[in-house]
Amino acid sequence: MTLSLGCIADDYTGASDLANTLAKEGLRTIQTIGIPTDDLALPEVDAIVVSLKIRSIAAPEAVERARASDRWLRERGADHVMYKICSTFDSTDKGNIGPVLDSLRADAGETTVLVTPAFPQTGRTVYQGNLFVGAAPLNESPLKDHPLNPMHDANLVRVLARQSAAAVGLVNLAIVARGAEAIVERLAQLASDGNGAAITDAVFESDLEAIGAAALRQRLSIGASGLGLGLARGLIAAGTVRCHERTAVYGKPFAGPAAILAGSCSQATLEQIAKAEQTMPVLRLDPEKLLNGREEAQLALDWAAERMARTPVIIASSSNPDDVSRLQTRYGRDAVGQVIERSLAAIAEGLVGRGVRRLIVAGGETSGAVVDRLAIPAFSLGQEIVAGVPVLHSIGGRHGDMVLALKSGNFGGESFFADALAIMA
Ligand SMILES: Nc1ncnc2c1ncn2[C@@H]1O[C@H](COP(=O)(O)OP(=O)(O)O)[C@@H](O)[C@H]1O
Ligand SMILES: O=C(O)[C@@H](O)C(=O)COP(=O)(O)O
Repeated sequence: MTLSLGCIADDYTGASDLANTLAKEGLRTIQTIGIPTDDLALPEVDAIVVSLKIRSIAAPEAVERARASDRWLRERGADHVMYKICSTFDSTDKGNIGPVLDSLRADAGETTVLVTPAFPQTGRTVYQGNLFVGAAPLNESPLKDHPLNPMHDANLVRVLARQSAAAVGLVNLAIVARGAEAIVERLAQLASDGNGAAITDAVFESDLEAIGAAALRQRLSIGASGLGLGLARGLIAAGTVRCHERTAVYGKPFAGPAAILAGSCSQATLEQIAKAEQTMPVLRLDPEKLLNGREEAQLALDWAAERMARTPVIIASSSNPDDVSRLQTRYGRDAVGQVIERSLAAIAEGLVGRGVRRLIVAGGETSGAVVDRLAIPAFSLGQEIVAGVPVLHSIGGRHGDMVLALKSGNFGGESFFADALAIMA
């Protein structure tokens, strides 16, 4: 297989979001969980998105894993590799986007890497280097309260400069609006001024097309799904890839119980759980009990087992920002996150052991923990549920055929869970 585009995603929901965008734009795409083993049979594809769970880990390990994925993709023919980060630039000042950028840039022999988290379909736009979530600057959006990566600065030139060893410049909207050549020229100028990265403004899809065409002149780019859209359209426009209809991956309906697990504390997920509570049973886990023993997870499984033959069930650890911060002050942020992720992963395994084959997971880190526990090696892309969230069909793995939806915490409208279940039926 010769890849036209290689992608590395820093979390699993982000990977499925990007894979969905590429498939929607006509690229035959699969999502792998880490670097696949040689014995995994993969279909002929144009793009592979390697999913890593490195968004919130220390930089040296994130760098090592991203570089290994980059080597693997390039060995399979990918001339251009996109590193997928969150459209809300989730990272801390100690975060690893900068170090990963520095090392992938050196490996690719590039001077100035184009970076844009813009994803207008979900309201993420970048203007003068400032990231907006809908109408709010990033630091005034719900992302200011994220349990792992609270974002307190909307100016991405500053945010990235704090993380990267190299200087960071800006390709502003006025330049982007002039098209791909103008972007390429600006990148060359930023390179000669010694910049290692360039935050690039984008507000509309036409901006992303110009950005994609410019980015393809280089071997590496960094961004969210909007950049994926630009790259995909650029590859098709250049005739490198033929546009394919997204193929239906399964014909038979998926019978059997369905379950939803939520570890996201994002505002959209909290609203989705509240809405779903009107029509299906919801078990709200006590995070404190999860931290103090394994009984809460077992009780959750018993609770689900009593109901799931009749109805989909939701099991959620999600809490509001005040409760999250109280718990973190008492037990430590990383410990809380990891214990809850492990508990939800154990519950997922128990549910699948009891026959669940349709599973929705809300939260990026949570999805990573769940998919790792279920040891699913790869996914093909099914129908889009909402912008950024596709139905995923398992490829390989010990549980047989499954359909999953890995929902980024902040994606989807109020009725997301009911909508997803209807599509996954
Ligand atoms: N009640 C809670 N209190 C504190 N942290 C929580 C709680 N419930 C879940 N978490 C943790 O918060 C983090 C949520 O991150 P994630 O799953 O990536 O969601 P999102 O997609 O919204 O970012 C996870 O590490 C999860 O374990
Ligand atoms: O780019 C995005 O916003 C998403 O693809 C994504 O990465 C979301 O991350 P989580 O909110 O942690 O799921």
